[in-house]
Amino acid sequence: MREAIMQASAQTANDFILSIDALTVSFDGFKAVNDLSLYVDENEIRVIIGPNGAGKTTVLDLICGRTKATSGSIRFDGRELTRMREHEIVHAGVGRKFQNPSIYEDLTVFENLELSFPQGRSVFGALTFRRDREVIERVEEVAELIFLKDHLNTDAAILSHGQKQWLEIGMLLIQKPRLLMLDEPVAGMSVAERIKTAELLNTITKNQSVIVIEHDMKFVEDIAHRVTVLHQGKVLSEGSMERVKNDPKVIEVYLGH
Ligand SMILES: Nc1ncnc2c1ncn2[C@@H]1O[C@H](COP(=O)(O)OP(=O)(O)OP(=O)(O)O)[C@@H](O)[C@H]1O
Repeated sequence: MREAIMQASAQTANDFILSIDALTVSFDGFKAVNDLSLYVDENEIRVIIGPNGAGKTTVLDLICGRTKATSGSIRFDGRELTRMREHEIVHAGVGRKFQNPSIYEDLTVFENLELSFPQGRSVFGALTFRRDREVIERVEEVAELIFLKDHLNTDAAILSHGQKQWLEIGMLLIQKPRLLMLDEPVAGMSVAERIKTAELLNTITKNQSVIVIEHDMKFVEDIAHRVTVLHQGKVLSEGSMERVKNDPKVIEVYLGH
C-alpha cells in the first residue's frame, strides 16, 4: 500500500488522468473522507468498494464538485477541481451517473440522446436545434454502444430498468467525458444485463477512464482493472481484485460479512 502510494507520488501528476491527494471532508467534525489519496490512469476502470458509510459516494461527490473539500487536492487532466464549480467540472470532462436513472420518460431513446448532445444545451432549448448529420451519427453510434440501436424510436418509459440505466450512461457518453463515474450501475439489473454492462464498460475504456462504486463482487471481477477498498474515509487496500480479496484487512471489514 505504502509502496503503491510512493510509486504514485514519484510519477508526475500528469501521468494520471485523476490524482487525489490528502483529500479530507469534514461534516461537523466527522471526517467522511479522511486524508485520502487515489490515482486513476487514463483508460482505467477503477472500482471502489467498501462497507456502508465508508465514504464512497462522498468521494464521487467531491470529484464532481457537489461537495466541497475541507482540504486536499483533486487534479483532473492537469486542472484543480476543488476550486471549480459543478458545471465547470462537467465541461472539463467529468460525467457522473447517480443510482436512479434521470431520463426523460416521455421522450424517445433518440430524443433523450439528442438532448444530451453538447450543442443541444443552448438557451433556445435543446429540441429546437437542427438535427444535422453529426448529431444523428453520434446518437446512432452511442445507441449501438448501449445496445439500444433497435429502440431509437421507443419511448424511454417502456424500456426495462437495465435499458434505462444504459440510456443514462449513453446520455453521458454522448458528451465524451474523459472520466465517467457510475454509482452502482448494475443494481436491479438481470444477469444478462450485468454481462452486457461489463461489456459496455470494457468497450468505453478504450477512450476514457471510469470509476465505479459497486457492491456486486462478480461484476467487480468482470470489470475492474484495479480495486480500491475504502473504510472510514481512508484507503484500506488497493490493487488487483485477486490481491484485494485475499487481503485479511478487507476480509475482516467487508468481504467476510
Ligand atoms: N452531507 C453530509 N452531511 C453529514 N454527513 C454526511 C454527509 N454526506 C455523507 N455523510 C456521512 O459520511 C459517511 C460516508 O457516507 P457515504 O454515503 O459516502 O458512504 P458510502 O461508502 O457511499 O456508503 P453506502 O455504501 O451506504 O452508499 C456516512 O457516515 C454518512 O452519513
